[in-house]
Amino acid sequence: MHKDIREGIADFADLLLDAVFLVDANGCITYVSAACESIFGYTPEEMIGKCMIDLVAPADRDKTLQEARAIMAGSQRIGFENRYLRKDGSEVHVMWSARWLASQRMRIGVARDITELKRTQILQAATYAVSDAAHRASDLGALFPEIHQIIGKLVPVAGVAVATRDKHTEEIGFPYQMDTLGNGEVVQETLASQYCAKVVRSKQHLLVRGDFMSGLVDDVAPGTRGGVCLVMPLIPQQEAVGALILKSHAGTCFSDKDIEMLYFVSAQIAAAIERAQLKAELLRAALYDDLTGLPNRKLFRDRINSALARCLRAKSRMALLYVDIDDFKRVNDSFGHAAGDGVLQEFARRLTQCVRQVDTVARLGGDEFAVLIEEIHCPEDALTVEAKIREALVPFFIIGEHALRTSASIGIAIYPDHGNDIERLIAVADQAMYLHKNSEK
Ligand SMILES: Nc1nc2c(ncn2[C@@H]2O[C@H](COP(=O)(O)OP(=O)(O)OP(=O)(O)O)[C@@H](O)[C@H]2O)c(=O)[nH]1
Repeated sequence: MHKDIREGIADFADLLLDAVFLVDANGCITYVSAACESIFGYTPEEMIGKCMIDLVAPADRDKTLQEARAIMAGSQRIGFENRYLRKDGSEVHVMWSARWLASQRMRIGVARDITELKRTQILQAATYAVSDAAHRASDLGALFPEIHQIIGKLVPVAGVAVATRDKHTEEIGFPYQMDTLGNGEVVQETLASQYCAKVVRSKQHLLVRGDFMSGLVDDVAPGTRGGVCLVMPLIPQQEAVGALILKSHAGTCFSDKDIEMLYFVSAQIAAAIERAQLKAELLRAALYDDLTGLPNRKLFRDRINSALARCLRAKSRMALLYVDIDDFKRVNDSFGHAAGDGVLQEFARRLTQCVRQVDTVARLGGDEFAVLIEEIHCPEDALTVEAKIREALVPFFIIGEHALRTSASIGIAIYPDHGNDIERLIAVADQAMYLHKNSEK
């Protein structure tokens, strides 16, 4: 009986581009048409007698068995999708239409290779996901984990590292590294940066045997038990902004198709990174002083407001110090603007060293600086900081070949002793600073 049906369909089934299968009640393949070779990589002779489920990708086995049971219970199914492992180990996505032939006690199924279609769908989804992540992520730090997730849906990866190139210094940095176990170290940075620099220059990917952690790397084609590292260039338009390092699982490698797909997605990722970098730069320019790197007046006011809210809640004290360099104009006039810039930078550095990391030092403009000290116990604590600042200014400022002396006028306002709101506190600190300056003149 079985033989009859096989003979009946063989005449035309071998002409079909889809593969026709007959599978018995035990799940064994009893017949398959010629197209199986192009879809699964096995000849019909190699497939017949095999258990169908053994060829299914492990992750899809449960749902496939469930589907087979439904068919054998009499339902006719069209459009079931699962993945198989081809003879060469690669994955093939298959769409099925199948029914149970009760009289023959066999399933008849028609398998269509939808790998390319799936790839297009996956690429489309990844492209959308990257652009969505780029819009949602508040900064680069939030963008990188999302990129990791998106890549993980495209290709199996054991770890991801993002390398970015500094436009000015050409240095390679690693703002993101994460493996599947949650370890934040995927590559040894010194070693990996050499490969990334190569990829940034050539704009071509590199497939490296071994991993960047152990240092055992080899620029040879893959195929080792230890897995490989794929270094992809991140090119938004012309210049590479960095590189993406993808670590494969042990014993696996990335296929040419994977790499082709990753080139496409990497370009989208690169554009998202470039956009986030630009956003960060704009934000930085809006909130920080270019010369000293300190928060500017706008950010300082914001910090005061946040600190006031905290003080109100905790019923604590804080101090505002206005600090203005004395006779700064003379530095510019006598030694030039560049020397003046040098003094401002050194002044900022010394001020910053006088306070804790949680405190804020800002440049309000010109030679005017300000310090915000939170959680002081008594007004005298602010005087201690003032004394510290004066002491820090005692050593000569060595600017180029010049050794300069610098002093400053400092005004203090304490919350809540001198006022409850930002305007009042600023006014008190400013007036106190000018009082001090005038008394020195
Ligand atoms: N080099 C340099 N100079 C600056 C910068 N911003 C402002 N200045 C100069 O800083 C000087 C500030 O002068 P003044 O406000 O008179 O202050 P001063 O000379 O310290 O006088 P007093 O405050 O009364 O002690 C001006 O000469 C500005 O041109 C800057 O970014 N770099």
